[in-house]
Amino acid sequence: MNTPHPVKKNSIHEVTIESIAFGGKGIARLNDYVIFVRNSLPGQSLRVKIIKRKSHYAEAIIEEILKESPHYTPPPCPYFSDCGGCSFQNLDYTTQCQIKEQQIRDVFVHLGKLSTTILPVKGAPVLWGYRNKMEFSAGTERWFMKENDPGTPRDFALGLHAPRRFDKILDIESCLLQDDESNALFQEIRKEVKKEGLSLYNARTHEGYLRNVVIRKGYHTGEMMVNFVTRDDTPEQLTPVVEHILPRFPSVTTVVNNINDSLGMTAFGQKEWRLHGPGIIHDRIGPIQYEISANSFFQTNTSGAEQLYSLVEDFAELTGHETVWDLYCGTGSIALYLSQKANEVLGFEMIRDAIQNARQNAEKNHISNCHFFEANLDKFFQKNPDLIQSLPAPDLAVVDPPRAGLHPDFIQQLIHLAPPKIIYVSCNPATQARDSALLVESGYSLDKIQPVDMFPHTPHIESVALLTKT
Ligand SMILES: C[S@@+](CC[C@H](N)C(=O)[O-])C[C@H]1O[C@@H](n2cnc3c(N)ncnc32)[C@H](O)[C@@H]1O
Repeated sequence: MNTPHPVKKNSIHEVTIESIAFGGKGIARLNDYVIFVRNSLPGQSLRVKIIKRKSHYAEAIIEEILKESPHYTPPPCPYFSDCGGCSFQNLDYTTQCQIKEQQIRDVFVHLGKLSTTILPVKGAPVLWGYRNKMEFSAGTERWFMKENDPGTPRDFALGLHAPRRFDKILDIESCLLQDDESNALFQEIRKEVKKEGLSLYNARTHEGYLRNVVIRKGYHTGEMMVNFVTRDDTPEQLTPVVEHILPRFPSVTTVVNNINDSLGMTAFGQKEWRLHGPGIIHDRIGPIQYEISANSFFQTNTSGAEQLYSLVEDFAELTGHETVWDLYCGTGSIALYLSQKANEVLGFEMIRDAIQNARQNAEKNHISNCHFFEANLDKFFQKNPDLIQSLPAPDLAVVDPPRAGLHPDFIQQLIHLAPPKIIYVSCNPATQARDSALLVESGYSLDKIQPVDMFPHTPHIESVALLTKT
């Protein structure tokens, strides 16, 4: 018989990591009792200390590595131990993909009891420097690094938030998730901000001027945007920094200053000044060109998005005669991508600005068979039965909801709408499996799932599920 609670808080144990759980913690076992170990790798033998004990599992931290994982690779980022952003970067890439595939299998097959085909993870086309947007935070409270701490100054930090800390900023010179040119630009801005003595924002006291530096780059066009987010509406303070960077970085085609004096931590402006250029840059996904402004949503990994959308297109098998509904369409990127292969595409999204962007993008690309509706999908179909009745019924519904998944009322409406085919794109396999189970109960078959790695070196995984009406 298994002993309940075979561990005590603060007790030390020797364990071997069997696999990595959904979310990124390593799984070890003492008899059948599960211990989740933070920051561990599969195959590692460890001495661990229990920090939390529950009836069915415990959580532990590493005290000592007794034997390294065969999948270990030295992490290339100097901030790895403090940043927490790319927690898989000390694992070789093949293993990262295998772990993600296993997690999808666990969530759908073992926990969800769904029978389906899970295809091997589609690896990312670009492994480093893949982000087209990085949002850096400024602050007067620098996070002290565990290793290699540079020491001084303590009240200047421009970089990334320390894990789970709204007030502490890890001061960094570069981030390997953006490309070399973006890093060179960031370093130059950093130097100038320091030299000019711009005051930095303090999240506790809500004082200080500079809150964020956001760098965006069109992956295909090379156009760059710098967005300085400040608390005060005094753009002239930025003039010396802007005049310094423009001649050195001709790719910077636009610079804006967003004013944000709210207490919230988002780099979103209530007002915008254009300090240089048109205030927008361009990028492409497949055949579609997008205008990107400082506050508009655009997929942060362009080459990853191309791979994702082309997979949606493959699953869709459109012949040109179909009506497609793109539900949770954001700025309409999937709708526009599919528009040339379908008769008509209808997009639904609750953010008004995103719908406006979608309509503009359709117009700029001379696409006339896409129509966009501002709609909170939780109850939109129930509240607007006449509109729904009047629209051409979907042959295919693409759903791409946020992490929380589909609202239960929306699922019922989708079942009632009964599209012959549903393609469910998700950044959270747990909610995708939950929602798929409901669709399967209501007469859909879950034909296949294709995991797509959009964010290498992080525990995140995107997956695309194909459901057909039986
Ligand atoms: C994962 S994004 C999908 C974006 C888009 N498909 C793309 O690839 O760029 C999810 C979108 O759902 C929208 N959303 C969230 N809740 C919603 C709701 N209740 N009704 C309609 N749209 C919603 C968000 O604003 C966001 O644009």
